[in-house]
Amino acid sequence: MPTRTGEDKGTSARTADNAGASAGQAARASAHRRHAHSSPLDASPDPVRVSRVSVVLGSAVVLDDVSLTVSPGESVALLGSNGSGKSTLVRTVLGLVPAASGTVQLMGADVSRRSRVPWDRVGYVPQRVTTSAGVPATALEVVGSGLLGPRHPWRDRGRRARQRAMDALEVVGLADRARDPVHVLSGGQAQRVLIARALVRDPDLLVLDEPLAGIDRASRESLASTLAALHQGGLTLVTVLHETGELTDIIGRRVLLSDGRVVPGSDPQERP
Ligand SMILES: Nc1ncnc2c1ncn2[C@@H]1O[C@H](COP(=O)(O)OP(=O)(O)OP(=O)(O)O)[C@@H](O)[C@H]1O
Repeated sequence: MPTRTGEDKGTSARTADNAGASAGQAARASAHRRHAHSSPLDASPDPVRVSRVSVVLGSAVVLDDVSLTVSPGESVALLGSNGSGKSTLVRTVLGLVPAASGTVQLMGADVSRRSRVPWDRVGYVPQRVTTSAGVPATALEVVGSGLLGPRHPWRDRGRRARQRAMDALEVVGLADRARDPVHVLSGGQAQRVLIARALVRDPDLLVLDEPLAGIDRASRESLASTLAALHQGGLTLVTVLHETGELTDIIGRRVLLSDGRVVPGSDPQERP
């Protein structure tokens, strides 16, 4: 992680303010989101429905008969020790890892039928990857890359795409760093850029894999306020964590995994 400079720390303090100030913006974004995505046929399906899923990787059973339902507007933490299967579970939810048995529905669609899933309603912040020094992409470009995709490739080019990327950077308090290359940002700032990238399509569900890992306390607190504002605005959250830490106040439900299974009794809403 890059050494934090005095300037970084100043930015972080401003960012914390920005994150607090973004609550109204997040609420407005959410109202827009609900309006944009609702239709008479939209029965608000559960964002996540995992039913009796097992996953085998190599010769190992990594998930064993796991069920998990996340309702609209919930904030669920997936907890458990190293290797318990948390990342595999979210990757399975997102269709990145195939289930050997059981079913996975994302926003009401069978995730194994990828073209049916409304991907623009789902944001994903993977476990942190370090960008190698010298990557020339700016924060704005990284966030804007969240708009690329096979669907409607013509729709969000040019000025409108830039504006959407800027709006997402503003939500995470980094509009003033938009033109900085990502490799000069601190670890916490880089993490916020990845969150902005996941938010740029204005999703209903945000899946985060250890968003607080490896970043300092000020950045963790700032990230927590950003996520709290978004959650208050109606965003459903599924967050992989080792400890709830700064996110404790926005976690509505904890699900504990151990050896690829949900620990019996750990999830009050467990159902097959
Ligand atoms: N591609 C793979 N092939 C074989 N085994 C794998 C593969 N990916 C993950 N595993 C194994 O699956 C188990 C669960 O891994 P996973 O990354 O889901 O755990 P985790 O709970 O997210 O761990 P951590 O807290 O360390 O990130 C581990 O034992 C891991 O070694």
